[in-house]
Amino acid sequence: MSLLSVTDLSLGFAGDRSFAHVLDGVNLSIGPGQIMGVVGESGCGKTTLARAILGVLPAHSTRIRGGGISFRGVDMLSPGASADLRGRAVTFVPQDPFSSLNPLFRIGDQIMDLMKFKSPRRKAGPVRFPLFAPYPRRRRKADRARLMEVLEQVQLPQPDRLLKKFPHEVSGGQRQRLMIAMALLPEPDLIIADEPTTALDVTIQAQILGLLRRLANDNGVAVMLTTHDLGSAYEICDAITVMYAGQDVEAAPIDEFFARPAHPYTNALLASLPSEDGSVSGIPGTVPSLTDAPAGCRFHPRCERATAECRTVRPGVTGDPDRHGVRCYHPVQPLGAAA
Ligand SMILES: Nc1ncnc2c1ncn2[C@@H]1O[C@H](COP(=O)(O)OP(=O)(O)OP(=O)(O)O)[C@@H](O)[C@H]1O
Repeated sequence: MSLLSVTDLSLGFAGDRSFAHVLDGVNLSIGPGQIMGVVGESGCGKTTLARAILGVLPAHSTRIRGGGISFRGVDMLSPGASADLRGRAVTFVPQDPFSSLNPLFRIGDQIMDLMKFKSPRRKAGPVRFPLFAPYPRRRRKADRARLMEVLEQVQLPQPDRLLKKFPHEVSGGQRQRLMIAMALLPEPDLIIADEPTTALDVTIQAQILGLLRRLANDNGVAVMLTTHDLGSAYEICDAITVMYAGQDVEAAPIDEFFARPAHPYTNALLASLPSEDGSVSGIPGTVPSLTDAPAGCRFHPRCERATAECRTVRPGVTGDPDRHGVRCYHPVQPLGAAA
């Protein structure tokens, strides 16, 4: 059974004179405890998808055109229904940890402020006057004790000293470990990690990815990891969904994905990984503008296998969507009957 189901989600952003149709019929399913990699080039809509699930898209410009997001059976596009889940059952690890911490306050104070409202020991429900809400002493003590445990879990040394520091006094890797700790503290079922290692150097990237994998296993929490790097996804994910220009094109468990990549875009992406002799080859053509996206399969202008139908109607899912699904009329390898 799915923990999170994104079904045929289409949405975009209205500008002064144009409309960016960013997500076009996106499907994604994440099971309890599963690590799902959402992989795609810059601008393909990974962050937009993450923000849609978290319910933090800009209200004034976002237009939902169809589809839905269901988390534990709750409609996440309905602000009333999903408010209690955000930041508690679903939490977030950002791309840039520095911009998520206030430079003027000590780290410990910021985390305890978060715990005041997001602690799993706090009763769910709206707070009328958050500034004046009390933080009962017993709960505060329990939350602080749990914070110390979690800081140990994310391998941050001397947590007492660390909590007294300001954000600029700790390294980028330590800040990202803090972000992961903050995402774990509410005891969520799903963590959305949006390119969590982009701002870090390569050795620290590997440590952070390894940490996420271990914590997901130990805590039984599912992770949606957005990344442009298939290598990172390979390191820690159970399954991968590939996106291209706002469309999901292929999804499969990790072994199946690398053994039988079926969509021409996935194959092009794999072929563009650096080879053993160090050579790299790109994908010919450019990613389309989402204000004027091509009809049908959005990859067709760059696809050698494209035919007339690819240019008009987006293909449905071929194969078993629970095992290995591909949205292509001419997959590189056949996957069985259309769903
Ligand atoms: N609030 C917004 N208003 C208008 N356009 C937006 C908005 N947010 C995102 N976009 C556009 O949506 C497209 C997808 O952006 P998004 O950040 O989701 O991609 P991404 O795959 O996460 O890219 P990256 O890996 O570079 O973060 C881009 O063309 C971006 O300019």
